[in-house]
Amino acid sequence: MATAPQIKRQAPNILVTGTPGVGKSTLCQKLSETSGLQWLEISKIAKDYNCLEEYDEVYQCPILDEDKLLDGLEEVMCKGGNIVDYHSCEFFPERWFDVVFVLRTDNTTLYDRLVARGYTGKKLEDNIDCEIFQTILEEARASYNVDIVHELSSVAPTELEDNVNRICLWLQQWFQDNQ
Ligand SMILES: Nc1ncnc2c1ncn2[C@@H]1O[C@H](COP(=O)(O)OP(=O)(O)O)[C@@H](O)[C@H]1O
Repeated sequence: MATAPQIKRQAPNILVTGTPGVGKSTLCQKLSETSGLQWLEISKIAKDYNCLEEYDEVYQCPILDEDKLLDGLEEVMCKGGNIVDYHSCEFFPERWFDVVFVLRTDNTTLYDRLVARGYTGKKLEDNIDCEIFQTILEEARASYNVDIVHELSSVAPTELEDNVNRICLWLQQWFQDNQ
């Protein structure tokens, strides 16, 4: 039986994920400025689209209405040219992404960044555990073709530039391959 033809994207969609505090927003902002791709900060968009439900007292954050968010993003994701920034990745459709970058830090660095952000108690401990057990990396590997999932160290300021350059090289290659 014939399958519906896939509509080709004009530009790729990139997913940047990792534990809160690993440096996703910092990287995505710089990458967006350098590449011209649109930065979609999911936590902010969820607020703007009214996709936040009741408050989770234990984790001190609102619960995301995933279906509503995905419906709202479908059109823009089908067009392509987006950098999606979120601390989880399993609920996005696999077909949305051409490549997935998982940012990583060491635990001391992450601890200091999260304390500076005001995280304490269970929220702080759970996020440190999340990085120790490489939960988001495993989630990405389980949700996407492992060949498109890349781990990037995000500890030192010089790594920020290295990571932007590396992703820009990947982008160049994508445009060459998809002309
Ligand atoms: N490569 C890096 N080197 C040093 N500090 C960084 C780096 N990337 C991010 N940071 C710092 O870490 C903190 C958390 O970064 P942020 O981008 O907000 O993380 P996330 O979006 O993953 O929660 C910020 O203070 C930021 O300046």
